[in-house]
Amino acid sequence: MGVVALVPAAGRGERLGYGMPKALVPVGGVPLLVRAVRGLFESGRVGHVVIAAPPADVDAVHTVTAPLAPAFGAVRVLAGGAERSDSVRIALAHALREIPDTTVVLVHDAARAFTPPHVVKAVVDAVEAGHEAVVPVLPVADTVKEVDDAGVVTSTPDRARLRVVQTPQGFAAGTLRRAHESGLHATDDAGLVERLGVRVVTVPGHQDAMKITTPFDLAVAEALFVGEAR
Ligand SMILES: Nc1ccn([C@@H]2O[C@H](COP(=O)(O)OP(=O)(O)OP(=O)(O)O)[C@@H](O)[C@H]2O)c(=O)n1
Ligand SMILES: C[C@](O)(CO)[C@H](O)COP(=O)(O)O
Repeated sequence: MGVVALVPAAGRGERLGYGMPKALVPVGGVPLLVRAVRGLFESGRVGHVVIAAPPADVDAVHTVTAPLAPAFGAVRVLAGGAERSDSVRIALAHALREIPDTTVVLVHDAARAFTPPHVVKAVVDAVEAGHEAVVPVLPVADTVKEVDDAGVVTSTPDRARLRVVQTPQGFAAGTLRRAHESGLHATDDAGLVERLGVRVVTVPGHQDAMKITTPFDLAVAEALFVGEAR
């Protein structure tokens, strides 16, 4: 199987303010990162996971995630970089250098710890069907305004054409390599690929794939998932 998932997990979690790197914050006693990696493997479509971890926590992260790998795969843990994009670039370079036959690469935030495995599978299936770049999306529930530096509204985009973008984002391995070698900047990997002129297609995301960013998000996750009642 040539599917490798890169998991940027090296963020400090400043907006969460929990006093430890966000990836290690427990929900129901299980760290967010462990939940994210478990979901990737449970999709049945991921063989290897490469984690970009907080530099001080590489060994601890390896200890808790290595046992999650299937017999045919493995978890590798590296020190992440200063920005999310640096962490992805470090993990991608490792995957392309060290993991033979990497054909499909997913990039999945540790912070999207509750992403259902069927979303992971849908992204991989779409890349394997021939799409170079695939993102899971949700419709936008609120009206969105564009504003200028003074906070004055300059436009109201047509909501019907807007989508909220989640992870995992899936790519043909060579396409993601070109994107990260381009020197361009974007807030997600698909944004880089788009700037190369590559067509990015969408598949349905899921509300459970929300990014845990603030204390409110964590409270929602605890309410929804502790006890795994759903
Ligand atoms: N230098 C960084 C920054 C972020 N990430 C990862 O990128 C994902 C999305 O980032 P975000 O949710 O913004 O996490 P943080 O950067 O930790 O959040 P904050 O900005 O509040 O510190 C997370 O899984 C985070 O660990 C990373 O690997 N390396
Ligand atoms: C990749 C991402 O999760 C897609 O929505 C998002 O862009 C990450 O943003 P962050 O500001 O680095 O958390």
